[in-house]
Amino acid sequence: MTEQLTIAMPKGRIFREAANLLRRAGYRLPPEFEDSRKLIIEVEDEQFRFILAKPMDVATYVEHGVADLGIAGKDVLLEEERDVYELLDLKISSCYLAVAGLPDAKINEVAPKVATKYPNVATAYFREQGEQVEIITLNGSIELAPLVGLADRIVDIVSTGRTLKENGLVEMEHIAPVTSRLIVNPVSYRIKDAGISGIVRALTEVMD
Ligand SMILES: Nc1ncnc2c1ncn2[C@@H]1O[C@H](COP(=O)(O)OP(=O)(O)OP(=O)(O)O)[C@@H](O)[C@H]1O
Ligand SMILES: O=P(O)(O)OC[C@H]1O[C@H](OP(=O)(O)OP(=O)(O)O)[C@H](O)[C@@H]1O
Repeated sequence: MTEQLTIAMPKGRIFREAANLLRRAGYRLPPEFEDSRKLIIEVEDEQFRFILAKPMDVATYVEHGVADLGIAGKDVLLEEERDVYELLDLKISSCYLAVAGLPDAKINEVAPKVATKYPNVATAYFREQGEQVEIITLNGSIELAPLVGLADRIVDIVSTGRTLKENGLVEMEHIAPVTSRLIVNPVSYRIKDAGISGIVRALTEVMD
């Protein structure tokens, strides 16, 4: 009998897509899986259980080994550089990281202010570009910052482009593509090899 695996799932927008993918891969998740308020969900007759975390925290649970596997956005993995392995690009929750701002923003400001939920990604990006900026870290609604004069530019996720458009902002530079990834704790990867390989195989077979 293989050991039980703990999988950290991101609550919020990725959750439904990830749950659909697992169902298509043949896992019998309970019908109330998506609507529960429980944070630990045991799945009957399966050798695994789920813990539900904020998307930004999934890699933390996996790095510390309290979850063997997790599903995390590439944006989070770029931002946090956790000690985890990326096993699969699940190709869900597809979007990208970009620089945006007001169309008439002056491009020659000295040390322009950049608002973002991704301070490490933004710092590395502007350093690479040889541009000095001041980073202002926010937790959400990043597009608000240039509208009220808190920042000159933003670094944020773009998917459909609707949030930028409805707020009169334009995309200026593309930073990196983002999809959700299956991540694993390095120790679990060695000692729970059979169970983990089974999940990777099942997911690979049904991925688009
Ligand atoms: N507009 C988007 N379209 C597709 N994927 C997105 C989008 N925004 C974010 N993502 C992906 O989904 C992950 C989770 O998004 P987010 O941090 O907004 O969490 P949420 O729980 O859905 O929302 P919130 O915490 O703001 O209520 C991100 O790390 C990113 O990989
Ligand atoms: O290009 P779009 O399809 O409009 O999607 C992009 C928006 O989606 C995310 O925000 P979210 O809905 O998670 O809200 P938040 O800004 O409060 O995190 C992201 O931060 C953008 O604001």
